[in-house]
Amino acid sequence: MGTALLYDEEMTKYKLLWVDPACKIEVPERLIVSYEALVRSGLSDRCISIPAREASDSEILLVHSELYLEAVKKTPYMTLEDLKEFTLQFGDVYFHPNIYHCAKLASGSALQLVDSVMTGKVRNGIALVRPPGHHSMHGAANGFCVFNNVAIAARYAKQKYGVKRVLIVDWDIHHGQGVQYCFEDDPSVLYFSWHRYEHQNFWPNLRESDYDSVGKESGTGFNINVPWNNVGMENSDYLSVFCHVLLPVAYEFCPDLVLVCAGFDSAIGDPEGEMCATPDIFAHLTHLLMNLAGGKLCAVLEGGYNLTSLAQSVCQTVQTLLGDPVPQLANLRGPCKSAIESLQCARSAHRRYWSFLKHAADPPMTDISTKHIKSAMEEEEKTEMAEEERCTEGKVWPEPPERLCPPVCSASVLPDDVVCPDGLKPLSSSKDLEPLLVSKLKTAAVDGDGVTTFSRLYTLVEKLVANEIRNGLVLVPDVAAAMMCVVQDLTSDLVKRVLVVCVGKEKELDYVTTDGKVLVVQISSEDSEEHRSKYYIPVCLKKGCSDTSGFIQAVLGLLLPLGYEYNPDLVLLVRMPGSGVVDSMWQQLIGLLQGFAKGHTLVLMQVNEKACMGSTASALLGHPAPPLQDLQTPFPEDGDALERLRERLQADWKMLQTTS
Ligand SMILES: CC(O)(O)NCCCCN
Ligand SMILES: [Zn+2]
Repeated sequence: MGTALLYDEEMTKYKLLWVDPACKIEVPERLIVSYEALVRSGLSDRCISIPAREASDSEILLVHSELYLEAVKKTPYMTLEDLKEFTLQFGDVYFHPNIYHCAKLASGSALQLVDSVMTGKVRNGIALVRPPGHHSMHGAANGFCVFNNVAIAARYAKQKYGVKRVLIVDWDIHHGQGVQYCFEDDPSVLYFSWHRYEHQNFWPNLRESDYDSVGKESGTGFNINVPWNNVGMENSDYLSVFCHVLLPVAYEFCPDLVLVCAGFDSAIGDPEGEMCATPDIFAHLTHLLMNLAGGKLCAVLEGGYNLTSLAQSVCQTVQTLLGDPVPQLANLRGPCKSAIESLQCARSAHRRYWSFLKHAADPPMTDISTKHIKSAMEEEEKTEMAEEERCTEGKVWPEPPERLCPPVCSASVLPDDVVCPDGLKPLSSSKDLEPLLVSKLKTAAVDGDGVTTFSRLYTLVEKLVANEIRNGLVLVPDVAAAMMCVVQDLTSDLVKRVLVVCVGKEKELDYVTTDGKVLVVQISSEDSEEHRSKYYIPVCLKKGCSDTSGFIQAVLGLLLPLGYEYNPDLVLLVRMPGSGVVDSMWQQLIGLLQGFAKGHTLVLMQVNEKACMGSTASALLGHPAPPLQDLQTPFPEDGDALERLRERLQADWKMLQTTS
């Protein structure tokens, strides 16, 4: 299934008609440069174009009051003076004779997107709209927003399609207070937002934007705020919050639909955000959400005011929605101190509501939520941090790397008598191995056809590294031997870093590097004290890999942060026989691991597990993994052990930090 793209140039036909410094950045060119970048890059042609439409009164009234709607209805007939007058009652927003029409198109576009996804016409999609929506409230326009496009879409999805749980992820750099107010008492809509806050000193300066606003009444726990109290946040900070706050809760919530308030003012160069995350971060943020809700994801444009980073960020998002490989993120140095404090506060505020956060640490000693700190700190900071260090609009950043789709998506190396699953391309050629290696294999008691398998395995690794193939599946007689072979011999000169993810344990891995060429993360039911080195990380699950709750927690809170920091060139996913891993979990794991090494994942399985080849192939081909149904509360021992493991390893692996 494809990716929907909604865009209508009519939404460029309104602008600020008077002087207002707060609003001058919200210009029609925002939409034009975004759409033109998609056209120029060829991405728009690969999308399914869906027409915009006007939202009806009843749809707008799902969120807004009749009084407000009736008032806005009058604006097309107002004089310039009336428009100015009308605007004065709201904050940081402007009206225009055509903005009511555009606001209906913006909301209607979001609804068209929901229809396309919910009816299965497309898998996911994006609506490029203005005016944005997430600040507008029941009876008021605010922050360039007139109707709350995403809030209306959430209510609409529930009403029309009986959607039970909607996850709204707001990665715009401003707090979407309009969305928060709409759903704070509603347990069927989980709202997550990060936003520039600076201890309530940044617009909209609301006390309720802080991390301790967790929702109310039956919606308690279903509102998650992560305040950024400093500018200059980087890719590490964003990924840490996804891995340690949003994703654990999102997987436990198990949404039927994901809506994204896709604001790109959180990207580097934006005058509002003053952050330093690069546009390719949105490739990863999108990717990390794409295995939720069976891939049903609707992104709706909110903010984004640096026309260069906006256009690049939109392209990165769309390219991931289309299923292209995600770019490698280099030198992630782990979250900064301020981000860790915010992360820790959000986790501790929610640990009583989400079993996946149950073992989160107490909040940091310094209560970071009060204003007075800011003024004191600001004085000291102003002196310390020289002007040019701050991420100002003058900041420059490299163009995002090209994300080339290999000619072959998924290749397979199977014994001759095994039927190749649909979609996989059997690897034909196999180059002869060096005689030295053949003799080595022979000594390893690998029989004749084993050598053939290994030579084809070698060819497969070569093609992965050459980006001729995206990923591959190999069935071998002895998966442990094959793993050793790949790790020791096949990759020595082909790749710099190999991430080995070992699911289940048949025996001790007797091969661990200390030079960092290989990072092994083994998830199994047994603990192993020895080998405790930076590059061999055994994760012990009390009930083993069949415990999906423990497994997904280890993946999100440990494997993902480690993988991002390690930044491998190849991922080797080894399924030990008898691991007991559940199929949906196995597919989720393959899906998530595609975020590393440009998607170069090599799956090694034993021939006697060929029954799971179908689901493995499906995940390798990029089909969304099935949701992890009714996750149990993870075993306390496992949650505890994971926290302890993180604490022990965070000295070596900064991305594991969750406490200051
Ligand atoms: C959509 C949005 O979140 O980017 N609007 C920002 C309004 C800022 C007003 N000072
Ligand atoms: Zn914004």
